[in-house]
Amino acid sequence: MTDTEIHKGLAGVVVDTTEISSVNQETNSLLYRGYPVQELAAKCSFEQVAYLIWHGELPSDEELGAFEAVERGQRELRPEIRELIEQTPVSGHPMDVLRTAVSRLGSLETRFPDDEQSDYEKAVRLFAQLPAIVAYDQRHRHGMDPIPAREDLDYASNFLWMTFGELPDPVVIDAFGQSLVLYAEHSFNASTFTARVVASTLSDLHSGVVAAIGALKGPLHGGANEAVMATFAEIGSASRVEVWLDDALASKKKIMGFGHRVYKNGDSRVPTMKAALDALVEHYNRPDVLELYTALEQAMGERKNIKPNLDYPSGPAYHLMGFDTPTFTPLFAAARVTGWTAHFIEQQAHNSLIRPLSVYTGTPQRAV
Ligand SMILES: CC(=O)SCCNC(=O)CCNC(=O)[C@H](O)C(C)(C)COP(=O)(O)OP(=O)(O)OC[C@H]1O[C@@H](n2cnc3c(N)ncnc32)[C@H](O)[C@@H]1OP(=O)(O)O
Ligand SMILES: O=C([O-])CC(=O)C(=O)O
Repeated sequence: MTDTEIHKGLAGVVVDTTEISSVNQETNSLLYRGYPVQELAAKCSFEQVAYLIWHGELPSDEELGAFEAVERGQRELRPEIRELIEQTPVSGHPMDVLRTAVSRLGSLETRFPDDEQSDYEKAVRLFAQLPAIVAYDQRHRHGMDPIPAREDLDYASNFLWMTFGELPDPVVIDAFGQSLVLYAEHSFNASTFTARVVASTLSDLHSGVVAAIGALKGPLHGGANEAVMATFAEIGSASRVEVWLDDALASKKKIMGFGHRVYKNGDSRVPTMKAALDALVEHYNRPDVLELYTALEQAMGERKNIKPNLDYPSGPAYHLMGFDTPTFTPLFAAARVTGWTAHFIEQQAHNSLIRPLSVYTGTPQRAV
């Protein structure tokens, strides 16, 4: 059957089933393997959630211990990757560094056996190594040496340790851990769908992740958390919000961190991330950040009735934690590698080549 109705951007099109997560716009909910994401963020470590996303169940204490041992044992930055970061001009975007590093890591893996177990092991290796890449890349851009990973720390604490060389207050570690849980998985979003397209050709897992990183980089998707901070910097202070916004909307600009393809009444993850941002604002005593945040949210509501998405609170939260703005989207990628790889494996387990149709609107047939 040929359906000639065009679904631009695949909006509203259901292309497959998934057991990994469900995004429900009617109930404004997000479930990972059946668990509400808000509960997972409040009660579980990122490692527990990563395990859940891959295996379908939360780990027992024993399973978690074994999983953590494997992850902690593979955190160290490989010399090839360290060199790659050092050779990249500091003017390069960290998402380019990450994409190239994952591609290089893929070339260091053996292709066979090319089965589900080996893909899972590769996914865990990526999960373990992405923080070292992201952390060292930020340090390198600021002329600093890498900091070795610490096996005695959990994932979130070690990530912060490798980036800053010190452990922040538990409020900060908790906010960071929650952001990772919230970013980990979101069904058939653009980058995950990209990974599934790559999987559907029976390509390898690293190729899927490289492609997904490319899709995430754009400001309509993951790049928005970085763009939110650029917007805040451009606006400057809460008192300038209305003038800035009217001007931006008059020139038909998209306001970064607002709107969503699925959620039209607000992103299910925002209240949890906003609470984490509130805690950071108090911890760092930065009411100015909250004032600007609130003023822009309110003005967008009044003028367009469009609500914030997860990138809106996470941008300023990462800023307050001390990450530089170009590092924000790589942080998203480090969390989402769990979802991408789970979807890659699911796609190949029930595969059908993803290949939609198009309607040709070019020059009609003619002779050469
Ligand atoms: C974690 C994530 O990846 S969440 C997404 C992060 N991305 C962003 O924050 C970028 C800014 N937001 C956007 O560009 C959009 O809201 C998207 C791409 C996320 C979703 O887009 P779509 O589902 O295609 O919505 P669509 O573009 O059809 O928007 C409907 C209307 O709202 C407007 N609109 C939607 N988002 C915004 C926005 N952020 N700023 C201004 N106007 C907006 C559109 O211009 C459109 O108006 P129109 O009907 O007058 O043309
Ligand atoms: O689902 C989407 O379209 C984008 C998003 O929020 C995500 O990937 O987290």
